[in-house]
Amino acid sequence: MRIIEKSAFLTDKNNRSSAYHSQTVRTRVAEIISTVKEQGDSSLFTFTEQFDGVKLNELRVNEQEIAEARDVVGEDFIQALQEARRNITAFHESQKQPSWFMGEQNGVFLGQKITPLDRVGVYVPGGKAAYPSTVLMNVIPARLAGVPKISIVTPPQADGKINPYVLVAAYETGVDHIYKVGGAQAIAALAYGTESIAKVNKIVGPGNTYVAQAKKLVYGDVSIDMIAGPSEICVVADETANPQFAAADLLSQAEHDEAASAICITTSEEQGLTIQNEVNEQMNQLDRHDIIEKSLEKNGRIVVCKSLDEALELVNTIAPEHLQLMIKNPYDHLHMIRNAGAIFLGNYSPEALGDYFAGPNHTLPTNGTAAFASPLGVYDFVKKSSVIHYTENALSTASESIITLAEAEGLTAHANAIRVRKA
Ligand SMILES: NC(=O)c1ccc[n+]([C@@H]2O[C@H](COP(=O)([O-])OP(=O)(O)OC[C@H]3O[C@@H](n4cnc5c(N)ncnc54)[C@H](O)[C@@H]3O)[C@@H](O)[C@H]2O)c1
Ligand SMILES: N[C@H](CO)Cc1c[nH]c[nH+]1
Ligand SMILES: [Zn+2]
Repeated sequence: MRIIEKSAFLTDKNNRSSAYHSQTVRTRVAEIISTVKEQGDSSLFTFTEQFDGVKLNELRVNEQEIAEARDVVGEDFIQALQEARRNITAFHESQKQPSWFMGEQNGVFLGQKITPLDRVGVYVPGGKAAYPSTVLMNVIPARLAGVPKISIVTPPQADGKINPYVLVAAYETGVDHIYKVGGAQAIAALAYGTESIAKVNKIVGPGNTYVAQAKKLVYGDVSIDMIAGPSEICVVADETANPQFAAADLLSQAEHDEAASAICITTSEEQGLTIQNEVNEQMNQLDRHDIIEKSLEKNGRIVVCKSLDEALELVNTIAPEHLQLMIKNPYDHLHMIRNAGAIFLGNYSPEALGDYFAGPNHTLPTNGTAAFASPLGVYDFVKKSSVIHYTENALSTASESIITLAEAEGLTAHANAIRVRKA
């Protein structure tokens, strides 16, 4: 993990996951999408064999497989899952928005009706790791919003089965259908439908570069939540940060993917060097050492800034998925953060706590999109309709103004629709 100055960081073109912008990935993903559109299920079998190395006869997971999975996962897992589920549910309950209606005034009645989406597809990543936590984070808010039909797509393991922990999380949250397909082909299947997979109104959930790119390309034909791609962490560490903790947190995100990014911003070069040593020491003891090494080489940086103000401004420029403020009095500086998916405060709020357990969603905007996007929430699974009611008298009072506006636009049929109602 290299130590560099802020100016060097800002001019380094490789400091972001460049795969997002790769024309090769975009072209490949566009080809996959149009093949699935044309050939349906048969192309899903072919792509699954090609990318996941698995020959399948059936895409849908059956009840027998779910029952087997329940026998494999231990009781400890079920209990931890249920504890996390309670926290995630409690947090997301607060996001529910009811329909609202303004009181009647002079014969005018207005409101906003909230309706859950009919059908949602959740992408659960499964290439380099399996994510039962992602099942919870995506399905719980959808259920709280009242979505009646929820399907999951996720790549199969080498044995052709779905990871048992993912299956149990899907069962526990009441998912309707689970399909063994991942990558861009799974996104295309949810967007356009195939013989086995029903088209959905919205696709949510994180994934690798192929998944993120596919979501971008199908957007418009179907809704999407956001671009939640390879994981990112940004740790701001002053001299009060525990360097062992900071290093562990940086490594925790680097282990997701070679395209993940881990950036430490510090106001003290000495602290930066200590964290760098910690990263190197801890890295060697971790299972996913190979992935971590590649991701840190590509997107791992320790950036030295002259002041905390400068460090926090750099955070806003990066707009990271996860931000950890390991600084003295973090609450005093919270107002300076404009762009970050989730903000963790102090030495004892590691990002891994948010990944699994605290309650806020872990599906978060990546690759700078935290500058305009928000965490996944209940609000992503509903749509709003405006409700308008005028009495005859109320319309009559407003009619001259409406006719004037319609005629100014040259739309005489609009003006006429008001005039015919005039007493
Ligand atoms: N932002 C979030 O909220 C969040 C949460 C969890 C995970 N993540 C991220 O999700 C990602 C998961 O990635 P993953 O790879 O483990 O699983 P994945 O399921 O996203 O991707 C695996 C699929 O990618 C496709 N693929 C792989 N190589 C391909 C190629 N050369 N051409 C075409 N398709 C190809 C295959 O179809 C495979 O099934 C990681 O980057 C992780 O950081 C993000
Ligand atoms: N850190 C990931 C989001 O970028 C979410 C996750 C799930 N499991 C572990 N981590
Ligand atoms: Zn994580």
